[in-house]
Amino acid sequence: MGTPPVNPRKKVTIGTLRSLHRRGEPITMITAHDFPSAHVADAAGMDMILVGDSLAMVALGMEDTSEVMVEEMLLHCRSVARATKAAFTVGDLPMGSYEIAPQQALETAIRFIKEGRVQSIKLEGGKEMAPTIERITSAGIPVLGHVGLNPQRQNALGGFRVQGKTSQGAMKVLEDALAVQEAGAFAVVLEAVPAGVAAIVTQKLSIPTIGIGAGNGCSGQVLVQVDMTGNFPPGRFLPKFVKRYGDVWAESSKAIETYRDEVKSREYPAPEHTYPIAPQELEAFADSVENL
Ligand SMILES: Nc1nc(=O)c2c([nH]1)NC[C@@H]1CN(c3ccc(C(=O)N[C@@H](CCC(=O)O)C(=O)O)cc3)CN21
Ligand SMILES: CC(C)C(=O)C(=O)O
Ligand SMILES: [Mg+2]
Repeated sequence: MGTPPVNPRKKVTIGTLRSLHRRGEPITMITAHDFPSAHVADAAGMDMILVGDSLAMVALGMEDTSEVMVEEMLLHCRSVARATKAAFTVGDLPMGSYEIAPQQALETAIRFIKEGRVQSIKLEGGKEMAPTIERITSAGIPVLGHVGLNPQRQNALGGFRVQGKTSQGAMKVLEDALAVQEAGAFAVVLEAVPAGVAAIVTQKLSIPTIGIGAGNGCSGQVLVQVDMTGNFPPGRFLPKFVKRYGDVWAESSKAIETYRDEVKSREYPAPEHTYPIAPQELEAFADSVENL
C-alpha cells in the first residue's frame, strides 16, 4: 500500500467543464499520446486530455493524420486512459472512421469508449456532421466538435490554411459551430481562425469553444503537447499559434550525449550503479574458475 497522494484532484466530469464555463474560467486542454505524456499532463492539472490524431505525425512519424488507423488510435487511447486520474479524456476519431454514415460513426465512437477507455470523442466537421453528432450523443457518448481548419481535410483545403478570413468564411465558421452545438456537442474546437472571428463565435455559442490558433477570446485552449514542451528536432516547422514553453528535445539530447560519452570513457557505470559481492565469495569464485 503506497501513501495516498497529497490533495488528490477531483475527477473532471462534463459537469465540471460546464461549471468552469459558467464561471468564465478558461478550460485547459493538451494532447497526450502515451502513458508518460498523459501522466505528466494530468499531474500538471490539465482539465482535459485529448488523444489527438496528430499522434500520427508526432508519435508515429507519418506524413499526415489521414494514415492513422482506428486500432492504432485505440492502443494510444488505452495507454493515456491508464495514466489519467483526473482530467476528462477525449479520443480523436481518425479520418475514414466516421464520415460514411452516422451508424459507422457511432460504431467507431463505441469502440473508443469500450476499447479505448476514453470518456468522450472528437470528430471534425460542421453542418454536414450534425446528424452524426446527434446520433453519437443520443447514445450517451459526449462529442467534442471541431470546426474552422479541419486537418483531416487538408487535401481538399489545399493545406493547413487559416479559415474564416473573409466575412463569408467567418459566417461559415459560425454556422458550423452553431450546427455542432445544436446537434448536442458539449464543446467545440475552433482551429486556425482569426482571433476576432473566434471571439464573436464564442459569444454566440452557449457551449465552450476550445481554441487552437483562434486567439484569447475562446472559452479554453488546446495545444499539441510535443509542440509546447519543445519535444521536436531543431528546425522543424511550427504553426504560428504555438508557444514553446520548454526545450525537452535539448534536455533529452544532452542527457543521451552525456551517457554516450560516459560509456565510451568507462565513467559510467560508477561503483554506486553496481551490485556488491562479499570479497571472500568473489575470491572463491575466482579460484574455482581458475581450477576449471
Ligand atoms: N505537431 C502538430 N501540431 C499541431 O498543432 C497539429 C499537428 N501536428 N497535426 C494536425 C494539425 C495540423 N495543424 C496545423 C498545421 C500547420 C498549420 C500552419 O502551417 N499554419 C500556417 C498558416 C497558414 C495560413 O496563413 O493559412 C502558419 O503559418 O501557422 C496550422 C495547423 C494543427 N495540428
Ligand atoms: C490539434 C488538436 C485539436 C487535434 O485535433 C489533434 O491533436 O489531433
Ligand atoms: Mg485531430
